[in-house]
Amino acid sequence: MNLRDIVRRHRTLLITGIALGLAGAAATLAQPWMLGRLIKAVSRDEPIAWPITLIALFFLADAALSAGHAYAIGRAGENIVYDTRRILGGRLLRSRIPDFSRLQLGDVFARTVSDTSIACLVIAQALAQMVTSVFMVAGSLLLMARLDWKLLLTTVGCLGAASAGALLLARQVRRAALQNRENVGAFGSGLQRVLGALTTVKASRAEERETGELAALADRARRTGIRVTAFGSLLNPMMNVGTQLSLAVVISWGMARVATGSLSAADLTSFVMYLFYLVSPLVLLFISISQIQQGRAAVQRVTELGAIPQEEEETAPGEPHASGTPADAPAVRFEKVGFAYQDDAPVLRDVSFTTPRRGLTAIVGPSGAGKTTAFQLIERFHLPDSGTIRVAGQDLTRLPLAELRSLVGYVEQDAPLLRGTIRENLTYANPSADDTEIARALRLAHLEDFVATLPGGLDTELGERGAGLSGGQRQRLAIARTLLQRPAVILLDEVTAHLDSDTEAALRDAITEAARECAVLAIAHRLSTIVQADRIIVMEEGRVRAVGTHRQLLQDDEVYRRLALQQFAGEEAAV
Ligand SMILES: Nc1ncnc2c1ncn2[C@@H]1O[C@H](COP(=O)(O)OP(=O)(O)OP(=O)(O)O)[C@@H](O)[C@H]1O
Repeated sequence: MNLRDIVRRHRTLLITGIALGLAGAAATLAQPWMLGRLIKAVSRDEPIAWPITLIALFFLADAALSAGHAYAIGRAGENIVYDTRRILGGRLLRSRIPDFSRLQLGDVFARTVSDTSIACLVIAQALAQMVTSVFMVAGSLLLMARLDWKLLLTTVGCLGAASAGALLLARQVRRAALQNRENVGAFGSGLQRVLGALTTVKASRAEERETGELAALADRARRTGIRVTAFGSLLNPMMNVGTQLSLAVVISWGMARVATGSLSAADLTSFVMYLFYLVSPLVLLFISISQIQQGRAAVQRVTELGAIPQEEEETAPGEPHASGTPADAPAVRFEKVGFAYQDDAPVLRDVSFTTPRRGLTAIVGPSGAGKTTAFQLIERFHLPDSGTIRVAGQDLTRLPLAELRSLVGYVEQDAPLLRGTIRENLTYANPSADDTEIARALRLAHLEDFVATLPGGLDTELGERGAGLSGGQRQRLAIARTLLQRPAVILLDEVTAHLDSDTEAALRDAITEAARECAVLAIAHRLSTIVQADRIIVMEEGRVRAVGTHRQLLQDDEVYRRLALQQFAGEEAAV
């Protein structure tokens, strides 16, 4: 994502705005000149109707052009913010999971929500302001030089010193602004972290502690914010001192020269007016420089976020992709797959297994064995460090992502629901599903009765993160969603964990039915789910230990026997 390209897209509106601003500035600059002419005409007893009409016309043109300038620039700024947010949102959604998971969500929000508007509005407005200010300053200086160059040199001397100081201040403003944006981002991250775990915070009576930590983060943002204001607020007075000094010198020396007759009163009046006209754009120029400095800090943060690597960029380049899926290929095949998160110790080592196109495969193993990681690799949330994974016979690094993810349905361990109605949640992966298909999925997931009790039925709104549903209902809704997708492979990550025995038994039937049509891989801890599997893969410490049926593994595999015995004991105790 390149902000420069985005700005370029809106150049017509920006250039129109700048052109209007420049025309307005020219109309402003003409006014003192015409006023001088008017004074001269009055003193020489010449007709004054024409100069007065021109001054009025310039005045009106100035007002209209300034309004047009502000509107065009403001509109261009909003358009640029819109494009930046749209592109940034898309890039975040298509980012690679390993890169995304390194980000702090609060900081992502700060960058996407507020930095984008600061970056774009400030850059568009301040840049346009800078162009017109430079024009006004240069025009005023030129016209002042024509009126009296000696007075101009005095003015430049006084204002020049003030301007140099203002430039130094602008640099400080930028530094402080960058820190301030970072601190605001850190506060956002902190807030997001505690609000995301609000129930845990309350249950641990940690409100006071967390409030203190949030206050500390907010205080850091406050301190850098004050630094920005402090440096920024010195800008105006510094320029005012320069103006007052030059005004005092110009008026006293100018009046003395008017008295001796070496300068006309009309020229002195015009000169003093230009002096005022010079100072305000000069101040605006420095303000816009400081705003651009602040905006640059925001641009830097937006650009950094926009540079997040994209998933699609990972597909092996130049490899022809065989369309269609070989009819007899296994649903999923791991060939000596090795994987580690970042630079940590390997989580999967030399993992090889095959699952046929139909039937239920259970994956079991102690906590941390790498089961969920294997699923994440099938979805290509991460790429294996070594080995190959094939889905429906095709190497998944060669498959376009959309195709791969339409082949694979994934029900996560703690399946989140989205905002919207039950229907929207159900058809999320297959928006074109019709009512018959929805009814079938609801029946299979044993949600029919539950939906029937809701006043709005399928169109009942769900709260954020599925509020209003129990863990088990959420899980079943996620299963129904996956069934509606009609994938070739269904991955179920401990979906029975939240369910009571009755619902679990019902869901087992749903899984068996789904397994008649496609391959179902289920990470399971409940023996009842495991026993019905056509084959069981036992994982331990990132390796496949054994593969077989329940009976075979009970006989042959020690780890499986231990897991099964523990589970029997647990399930018996629960009865
Ligand atoms: N995003 C991650 N970054 C770094 N390490 C991770 C990440 N996710 C998992 N791990 C590590 O990888 C190892 C395997 O985790 P994984 O979740 O795949 O195991 P699992 O067999 O599914 O465990 P469980 O049954 O408890 O869910 C663990 O040691 C875990 O700490």
